[in-house]
Amino acid sequence: MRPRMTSSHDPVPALLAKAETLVEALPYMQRYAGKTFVVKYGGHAMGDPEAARDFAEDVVLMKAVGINVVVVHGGGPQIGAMLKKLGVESEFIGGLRVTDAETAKIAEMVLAGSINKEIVGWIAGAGGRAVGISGKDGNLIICEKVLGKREADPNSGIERNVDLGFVGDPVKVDRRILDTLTQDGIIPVVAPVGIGADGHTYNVNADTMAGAIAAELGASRFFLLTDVPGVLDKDKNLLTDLDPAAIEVLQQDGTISGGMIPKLETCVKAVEGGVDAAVILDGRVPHAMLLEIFTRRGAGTLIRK
Ligand SMILES: Nc1ncnc2c1ncn2[C@@H]1O[C@H](COP(=O)(O)OP(=O)(O)O)[C@@H](O)[C@H]1O
Ligand SMILES: CC(=O)N[C@@H](CCC(=O)OP(=O)(O)O)C(=O)O
Repeated sequence: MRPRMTSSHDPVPALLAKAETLVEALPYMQRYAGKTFVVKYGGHAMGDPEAARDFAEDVVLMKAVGINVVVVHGGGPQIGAMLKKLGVESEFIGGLRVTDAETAKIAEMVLAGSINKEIVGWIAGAGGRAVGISGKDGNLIICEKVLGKREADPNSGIERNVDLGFVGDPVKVDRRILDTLTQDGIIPVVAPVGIGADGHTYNVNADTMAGAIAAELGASRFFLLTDVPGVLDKDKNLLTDLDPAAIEVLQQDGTISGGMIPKLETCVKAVEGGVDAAVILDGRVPHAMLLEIFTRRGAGTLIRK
C-alpha cells in the first residue's frame, strides 16, 4: 500500500474539494444528458485566446456528458475591423449593420471563412469534433430581407425609411443538417449568414440567428456569451432573474440600451417560442458556462417565461 503523505502540504483536502465539485455536478449531468443547448458566442467575448480555449473546453465537456451542443457565433467587431482595413464605410441602424453587396461579401468572408474555422480549430484543440457551416448550408436558415428601419434624418430631422440592404430575418429553420451532425457526435458551429428564397446571401444578426435555431430545436438552455456579467440595473447591479414583463419595464425606463435591446428581445422570443430558459453570461470569465450549468452558483442573468 502506498504510504499517506503527512507533510504540511497534505494534498488530500484539495483533492476532496475537487471530488466534491465533481459530485456537485452529478445531478446536473443527469438532468441535462440528452438535452439541447444552443450557445451564442459573441464577437466581443472571443477576443482573448485564453478565454477562447476555456470556451472550447466547456463546449467539449458539455458534449462529453451527453448534452447536444450547437454553437452560433458572432463577429461584429471583426467584420468592422476588416471593413476598416479595406476602406469600406459601415453604419448600424437599430443594432443592424447596413449591408450592401460588397459588405455582404466581406461579412461572409469574415464570419463563415475566418471566425467559423477558428472556432472549429479551438474545439478540435480541446479534443472535440466540430463542423463549421453557415446558415446557407443545407438550407439551414431561409431569410427574408429585413424591411427598412424608420430613422430621423440627421440633417432635417424628418423620419425616413432606411434600406438596410442584404440584412436577413430568419423565417424558416431546416434543422436536419444540425440533427445529422449532432447524431454523429459532432458539434455544429454556425456562422450568422442566411440564404433567401431567391438564392441571395443575407447578413443576419448573430443573436437573432441563434434565437431562431434555439426555438426550432426546443432548446433547454440558450446561452448568450457577451462582454458584461449579464443584464445590469441602473446602479450596475446584476439582475439574476428576468421574465418578459420585467424586460418590458427595463426597456421602457431606459435601463437597457444599445445591443442589449435586440439581445433581450431575442431572449423573449426564444422563451416564448419554446426554449426553457435563456442565460446572458460574461464570456470573458473563465469557464463561465460550466459554472452556470454544473454548480449551484449561477452566473449571469436567467430569462424565463
Ligand atoms: N442594462 C444593461 N446591462 C448590461 N449591458 C447593457 C445594458 N444596457 C446596454 N448594455 C450594453 O449591451 C452590450 C452587449 O450587447 P452587444 O454589444 O450587442 O454584445 P455582443 O456583441 O456580445 O452580442 C454591453 O456591452 C453593454 O454595453
Ligand atoms: C445584420 C448584422 O448586424 N449582422 C452582424 C453579424 C455579426 C454579429 O451579429 O456579431 P456579434 O454577435 O459579435 O455582434 C454584423 O454584421 O455585425
